[in-house]
Amino acid sequence: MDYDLLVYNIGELILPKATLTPLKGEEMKQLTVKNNAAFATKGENIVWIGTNEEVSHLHAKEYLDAEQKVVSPGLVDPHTHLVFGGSREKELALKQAGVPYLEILANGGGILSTVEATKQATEEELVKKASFHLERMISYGVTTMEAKSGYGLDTETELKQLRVVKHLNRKYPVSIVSTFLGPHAIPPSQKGKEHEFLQEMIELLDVVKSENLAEYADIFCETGVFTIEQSKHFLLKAKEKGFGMKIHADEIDSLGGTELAVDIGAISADHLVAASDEGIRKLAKSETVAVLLPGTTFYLGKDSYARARKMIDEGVAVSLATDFNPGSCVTENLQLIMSLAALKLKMTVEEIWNAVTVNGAFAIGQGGEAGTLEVGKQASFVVWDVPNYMYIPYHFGVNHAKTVYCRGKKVWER
Ligand SMILES: O=C(O)CC1=NCN=C1
Ligand SMILES: [Zn+2]
Repeated sequence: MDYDLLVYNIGELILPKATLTPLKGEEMKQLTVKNNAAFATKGENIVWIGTNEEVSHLHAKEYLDAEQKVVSPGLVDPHTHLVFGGSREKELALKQAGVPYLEILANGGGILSTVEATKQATEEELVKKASFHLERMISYGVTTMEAKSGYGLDTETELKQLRVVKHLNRKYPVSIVSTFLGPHAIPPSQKGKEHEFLQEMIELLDVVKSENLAEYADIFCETGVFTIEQSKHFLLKAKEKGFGMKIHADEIDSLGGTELAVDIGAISADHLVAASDEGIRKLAKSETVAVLLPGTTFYLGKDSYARARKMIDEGVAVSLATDFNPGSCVTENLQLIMSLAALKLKMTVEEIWNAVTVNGAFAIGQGGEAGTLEVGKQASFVVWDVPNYMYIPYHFGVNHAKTVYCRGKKVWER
């Protein structure tokens, strides 16, 4: 057979387990690392995986010498707020002065200031800005991700954001899973009328569905934002309308969003810094993926991180994401999150690789599609300029990617 691309002379090929369900607990420690490997692609897919010794008799249109470097599946970032207007650097001084995140929000800043900037921006301006951040994510090795709305809090602007995600999906070969996060905050004009606002967001789900603008619905379940009861009501309505469910849960206060996520069958529960022992126990018995966001904890200057070690040791499926957004975690660098996962969450390197590939894919309904390198699956991979698979979490804050391919096509090269 004539291949399209033959990648050879791979020092270490990282092969997360081919699985139909997220890796949970002890399974997260399993990671196959194949030395002196090679693989071949045809069209968008991988068609052969073998050893370097086997390549001499193989023919391809294009050859890529990995120069004994590390190759992994394309990374998966399952939690981003990619589409937004403006920026919030002016709030840095407030953060430095110790003003809590929720207080900035309560005073009309935070999410609400991004809402104003997003309302002012045209769809074209949002596409341009999101493209800039998306191209940076791709340069860091991300080939599958999620992007939320949530900076409109009104019909017109929420739809504008989701249409931007749809545009980006057409413009770039990477896969962007879209999430409607209409109930991200309460508009000042609706203070005291949360129920009416939530009803408006529930009705907006019908338009989102009719335009096929999002696969998931999400809500910020937090003190001063939406309660457990409101979150359950919104998410079950979304489920009725055919959306998958996600929830910003137990980010700052322990309201029990983790338990709610499991009870209603959400595909993921995100943040979980303040998840209770009961919430962790429930997660371990469920298929709900814990999406941990250590970059946000770092950026908010918090001391206590999500209890990843306890979660994994009790059997939870854990993934990692940037939570890229203009206020609580302003970085597109998933590799930095890998370092924080090692240093602050005490996750092993093998667990971290599984968390940013196969488990990240399951957190956004892409399990079995993305996050692994298998014959018959998409040829989305990264060549890393590092000596071994342990190196990325060890050397933080930089970009280790050398070449990024998405579905058999080169999308970025240093
Ligand atoms: O602050 C933001 O813009 C993003 C965020 N939503 C919930 N937590 C953080
Ligand atoms: Zn978020």
